[in-house]
Amino acid sequence: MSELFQLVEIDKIPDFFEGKLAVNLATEKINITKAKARVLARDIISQIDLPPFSRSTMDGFAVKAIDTFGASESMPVYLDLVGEILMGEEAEQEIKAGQAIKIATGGMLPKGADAVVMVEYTETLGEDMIEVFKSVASRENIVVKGEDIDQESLLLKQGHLLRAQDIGALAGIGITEVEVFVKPVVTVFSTGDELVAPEESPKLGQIRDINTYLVGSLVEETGGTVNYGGIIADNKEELKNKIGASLKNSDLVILSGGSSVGTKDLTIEVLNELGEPGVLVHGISIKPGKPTILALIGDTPVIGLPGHPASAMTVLKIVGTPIIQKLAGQELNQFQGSVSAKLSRNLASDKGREEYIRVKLVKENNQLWAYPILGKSSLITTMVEADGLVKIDLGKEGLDQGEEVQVLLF
Ligand SMILES: Nc1nc2c(c(=O)[nH]1)N[C@H]1C(S)=C(S)[C@@H](COP(=O)(O)OP(=O)(O)OC[C@H]3O[C@@H](n4cnc5c(N)ncnc54)[C@H](O)[C@@H]3O)O[C@H]1N2
Ligand code: MOO
Repeated sequence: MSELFQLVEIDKIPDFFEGKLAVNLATEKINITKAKARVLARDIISQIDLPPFSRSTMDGFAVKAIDTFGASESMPVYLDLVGEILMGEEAEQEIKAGQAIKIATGGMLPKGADAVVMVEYTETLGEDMIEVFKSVASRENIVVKGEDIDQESLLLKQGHLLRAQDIGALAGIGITEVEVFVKPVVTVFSTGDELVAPEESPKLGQIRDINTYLVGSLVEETGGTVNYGGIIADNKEELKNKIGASLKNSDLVILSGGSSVGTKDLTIEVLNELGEPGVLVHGISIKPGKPTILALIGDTPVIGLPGHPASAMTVLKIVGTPIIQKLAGQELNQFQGSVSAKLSRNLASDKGREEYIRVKLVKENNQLWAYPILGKSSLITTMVEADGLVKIDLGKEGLDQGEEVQVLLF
């Protein structure tokens, strides 16, 4: 029996789009409170040193480290206590040889001091003397001016997806507004005569549209703005008109259903008629998700996902994510969430396809186990139960029970 599709390997997919996508890198300025998961449009170079002054990282006494050398429980060093630095105040008093100044965590280090002795290793003798029981090295228990972020240094690069810690760092150097790329607009359609909107009551033979909402939510999560296009019947004119109209205001169009072989599967025909170069890929070597379509109409990419919900989600996650990230201006090598776990059972695999197994993660005696969920890809609950996907590489016959696997988290 002949293969129905000419399968393309996942690794080859970027080549089809290389240099051909219209990446609209318009920018907008937004407050950092709205910047989580947005993509930086400019490098961020710090205009200041952080911290702007050297500070203590411990409660204790600012000292010259050299004065404490040799100090021990049995042979303490005695230093003159000459003052106290108040939090949030400038340290005006300079420290001289043989002196110490009381300081709290975060307090400004006085001139002349190069270390802090923790209070635990001291004893106060009256008002103006301390005993030090442990020596400190220069720079111990302090952060020096600019140690966190140097003035003129590059903090974050253009294309960086902003995370909580990045936004905190921006605040730390006084940046409250950032220029980010405008999110790409992704139009999402579901196709099929059997589909009805979720608020409708389906007749026998009909089912509610799952993919519009599954795909739309995943697109949002990946950094796109969703334009909900609704359901398209398996009707050539309607397909052509709706997809055609959406191309004008979309950076990417995602369809689901109508990608497999069948009398009603008109998507290929329509995509080829809508413009050059048309369908680039029909069938990829992935399981689930083989009957995926990738097309380019002018410079707008179109992804035709398989109709089965678990397949649609798997393909969008694996193949769609890098396309959306590219359109969003995001650098592509930023770490994606995954954890390692041990596989709970043997898994056989189709050698000819890269396979993605849905797994549930369970912690047993401090060991994380990945339990495969082996339902059909038409069952949305196989995804609901799953925490992520385990990949079985192309050409591999399977994985063994107890094998360490990486779980790509949802
Ligand atoms: N003879 C063959 N039949 C099929 C093959 C094949 O290679 N040879 N591939 C199978 C695989 S794998 C999949 S996946 C599906 C893909 O089918 P399509 O992408 O053409 O999608 P449809 O036929 O329209 O639908 C498949 C299935 O999914 C349901 N569906 C579709 N859209 C939605 C939606 N928005 N929400 C919920 N469910 C949806 C649809 O009702 C069908 O049950 O083809 C296999 N067949
Ligand atoms: O490969 Mo199809 O995409 O689920 O079962």
